[in-house]
Amino acid sequence: MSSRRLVFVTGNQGKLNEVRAILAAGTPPIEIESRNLDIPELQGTPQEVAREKCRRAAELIGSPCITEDTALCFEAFNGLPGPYIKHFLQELGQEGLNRLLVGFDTKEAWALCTCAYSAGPGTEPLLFEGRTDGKIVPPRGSKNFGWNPVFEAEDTGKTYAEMDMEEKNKISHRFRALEKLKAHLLSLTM
Ligand SMILES: O=c1[nH]c(=O)c2ncn([C@@H]3O[C@H](COP(=O)(O)OP(=O)(O)OP(=O)(O)O)[C@@H](O)[C@H]3O)c2[nH]1
Ligand SMILES: [Mg+2]
Repeated sequence: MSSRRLVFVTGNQGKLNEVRAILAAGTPPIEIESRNLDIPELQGTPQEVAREKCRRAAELIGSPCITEDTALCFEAFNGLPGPYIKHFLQELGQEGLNRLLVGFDTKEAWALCTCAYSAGPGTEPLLFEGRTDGKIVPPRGSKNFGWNPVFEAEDTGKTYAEMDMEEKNKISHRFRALEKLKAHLLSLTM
């Protein structure tokens, strides 16, 4: 890693706040410079969506960058809505996500962060995945970020929205993906 700075291309302030906090808290700290671009997203698996988003982002800004794609996957739906959760949430809301699962025995779900790193335009992005298991519940906690209030993380008894950012950042899908990214970046400097 040539410097301890990374460009994160995202249109999502909630993600930016968390990625910044997680990478600033690590050793060595990594500083995030953000580019607010909403990259059009291809359809496909979480990996395909993430890889293509990062490829396009690097081409648009003309330099190395990271992007991340977040999927919320329902066990009852074999992993869907997955990378399409943004549209499901926009159209149905948090209560609607609960209603989708009425009639299904399992409310189990997992949050999946696929962080992608591009070394620059024309290079193949590398993917780093982090997963946190849990279940979909009626909304609890503060309503300031996405589907946080309806995702109860396994073994915590709390929704993401009932945790402060520090607590969430210790167990979140995003933290787990960024740990792998960090290990990769550090290995490049050795
Ligand atoms: O409660 C939440 N806790 C999280 O930890 C979290 N991370 C993402 N999201 C939401 O899930 C969808 C992902 O879509 P997404 O990955 O395409 O993001 P995006 O389009 O908003 O930004 P980006 O693609 O420009 O980076 C969007 O609705 C995000 O708001 C979260 N909600
Ligand atoms: Mg997006």
